[in-house]
Amino acid sequence: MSQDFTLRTEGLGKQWGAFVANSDINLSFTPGARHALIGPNGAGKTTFINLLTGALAPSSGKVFLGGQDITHMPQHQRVHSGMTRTFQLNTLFAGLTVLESVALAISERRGLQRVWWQTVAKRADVIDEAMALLATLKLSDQANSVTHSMAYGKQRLVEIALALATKPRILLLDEPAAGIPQAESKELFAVLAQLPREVTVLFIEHDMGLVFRFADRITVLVGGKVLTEGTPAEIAADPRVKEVYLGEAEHG
Ligand SMILES: Nc1ncnc2c1ncn2[C@@H]1O[C@H](COP(=O)(O)OP(=O)(O)OP(=O)(O)O)[C@@H](O)[C@H]1O
Repeated sequence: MSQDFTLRTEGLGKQWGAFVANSDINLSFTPGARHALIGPNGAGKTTFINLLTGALAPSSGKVFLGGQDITHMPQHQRVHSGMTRTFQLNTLFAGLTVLESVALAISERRGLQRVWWQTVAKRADVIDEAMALLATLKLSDQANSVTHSMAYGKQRLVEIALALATKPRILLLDEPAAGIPQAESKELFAVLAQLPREVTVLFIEHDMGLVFRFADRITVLVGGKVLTEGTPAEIAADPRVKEVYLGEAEHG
C-alpha cells in the first residue's frame, strides 16, 4: 500500500500580540517536489517551517500530512510520521565522528538504545546503513572525521545525513547554504539534487541562483502572506516578485 505523504496547510496563521508573522497560508507540497520558500527578510519563512515541524503552535489554521490533521501532533511524532528538519550539529553530537553520529541517529530511529542486548548484534546492520547513507551524501571519505573539525559545507551535509537517518518523506531545510563559502554551497546543492525522489524537499534559500537551479516549485512569501506560487519560469516572469526584490535591493 502506498501511503500519501502530501503536506498541506489550511488557513495557517501565527501572531504574537498584534504582530502577524504568518497569515492565511494555504499551500500543498507535492510528494517528490523540490519546493523553495523565498521572500524578503522577515517575510515569515522560518515561522512557517516552525509551524510545520510543530516547534511553534499556530494561532489559526491547520496542517495536514497525507490527509491526517497533525496540527497538534508533538514534534517527535511528526518525525516518526515522516517529516523532519535539520538541526545544527554543534548542538547535537559534538566530538563524535561522522560515522558515530549517523550510527547513533539510526540506532535512535530503530529504538536500539532501549534494547541494549540487541545493540551489539545489530551493530553491523547499523554501520552498513550509516555507510550507505554517507555514500549517497558523498561523505564516505569523511566517515572517521570528527564532525566539528570539518569544513562548514561538509558539516551541513552531516546535519542532512542525521535528518535523513530518520527516513523522512519530507525534509525541511532552513537556509542550508547560509554561512558557507559559495563553492561549498554549490557542492551541497549538487548532493541534495541527487537525493531520492521519494523524499520531498522544502527549503528556504536566499541565494536565487541556487533556488532557480534546484527548485521545481517556488512559493513567495511577503509580509507573512503568500504572494504567489509557481514553477521557476513563472516566478521569474512575475512582475510582482521582481518588484518585491527590486524594492528590497533599493532599501538594502
Ligand atoms: N518569537 C517571536 N516573537 C515575536 N516576533 C517574532 C518571533 N519569532 C519571529 N518573530 C518575527 O516574525 C517575523 C518573521 O520572522 P521569520 O524569522 O519567520 O522571517 P523569515 O522570512 O524567516 O526571515 P529571514 O529571511 O530574515 O530569516 C519577524 O519580523 C520576526 O521578528
